[in-house]
Amino acid sequence: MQSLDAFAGEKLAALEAKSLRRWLKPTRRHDGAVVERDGRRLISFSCNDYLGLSHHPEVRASAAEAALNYGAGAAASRLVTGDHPLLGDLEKRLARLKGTEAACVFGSGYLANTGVIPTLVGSEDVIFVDALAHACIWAGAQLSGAKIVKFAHNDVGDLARLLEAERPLARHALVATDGVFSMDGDIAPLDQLSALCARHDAWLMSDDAHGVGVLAEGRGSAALFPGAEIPLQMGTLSKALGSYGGYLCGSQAVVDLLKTRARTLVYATGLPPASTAAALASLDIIERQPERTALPLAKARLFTRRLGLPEAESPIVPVVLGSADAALSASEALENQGFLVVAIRPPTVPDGTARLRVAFNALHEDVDVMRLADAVAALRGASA
Ligand SMILES: Cc1ncc(COP(=O)(O)O)c(C=O)c1O
Repeated sequence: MQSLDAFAGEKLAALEAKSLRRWLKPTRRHDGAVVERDGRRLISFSCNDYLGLSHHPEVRASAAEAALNYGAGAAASRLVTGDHPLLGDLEKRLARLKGTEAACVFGSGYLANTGVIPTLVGSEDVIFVDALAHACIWAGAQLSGAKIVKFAHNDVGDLARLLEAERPLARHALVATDGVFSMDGDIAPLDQLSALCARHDAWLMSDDAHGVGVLAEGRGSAALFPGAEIPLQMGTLSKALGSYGGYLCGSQAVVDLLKTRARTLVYATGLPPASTAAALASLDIIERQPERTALPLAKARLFTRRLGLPEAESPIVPVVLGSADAALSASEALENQGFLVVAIRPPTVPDGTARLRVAFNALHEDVDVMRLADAVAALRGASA
């Protein structure tokens, strides 16, 4: 339709003018570290496959075997016929890893956050969200109809002030944060947040998409704070676990409620057997090889030490460059040297903080990490 295409064209032109248009770039991944784009082989520092498990022979074999034995798709919602027995096995393993009573697997991490939050809070409630929390936490909060209150990033004092003011006006309160922040790589002060939540009868929810598999021998960011009470621990199977899907670990009562009320579980097809089996195989490897889980952070620290940046807290290191143009040209310059480090621009990150987001994984060679650090240092030197 003419008016529709005109609308889309104008929107695209406006984004293009601000260097904010995005393009899909077909990319073939050879393993956790090497990708092929436009016929060029590049060492990728942009994949979230932190342990290289998406290409691990055992993980691939488990996925292939499950697809051959049980089919390529789940065929229906988990509440109809899509609840393959492997899903129950996976939930038990996830709950064991996170030290919770139970777990609920969703079709993706995005679906987990957008299903869990509206199941637990509604229009009489309030949800406090860290300013840099992932987009799907914000989407879940918006879908819930609860009052949304943003608190300054990792600022416990700001949250305390807001809880004082807003908590008494609401029936229930939820505090939602990333455990490891996806674009900054820093870790939420989960111990302090948990203490604050206990004082105000608020429910703490952490999104550990980037912590599971790579922190505390694979148990994730919550395990760095042993005394903290985090009743809602969400995560994804699609990063360090090398598969696809999402989950929420929590009490049996919460999980039972999600399985009967979360719209993204009730009205969506179950996770395919191949993804479920792959995640189970990855969990086996993580349990057997705790030394592997330490490697991504060790590589990130090698990089931050070489560049004189603050010590990495997770496998994600931001190199903030400011404008979208600066981030795009730095990424292009690195690509010409054989490295894939994708530029991250608003609205994924706040205005004026476009950056290179460097993600390290267990398969990176130290020599390549050092070469990348030197290339980034040269770029920063040239732009200073
Ligand atoms: C912090 C965070 N939460 C949730 C998600 C969504 O997870 P998934 O990719 O499994 O949908 C992502 C991934 O992009 C993420 O970075």
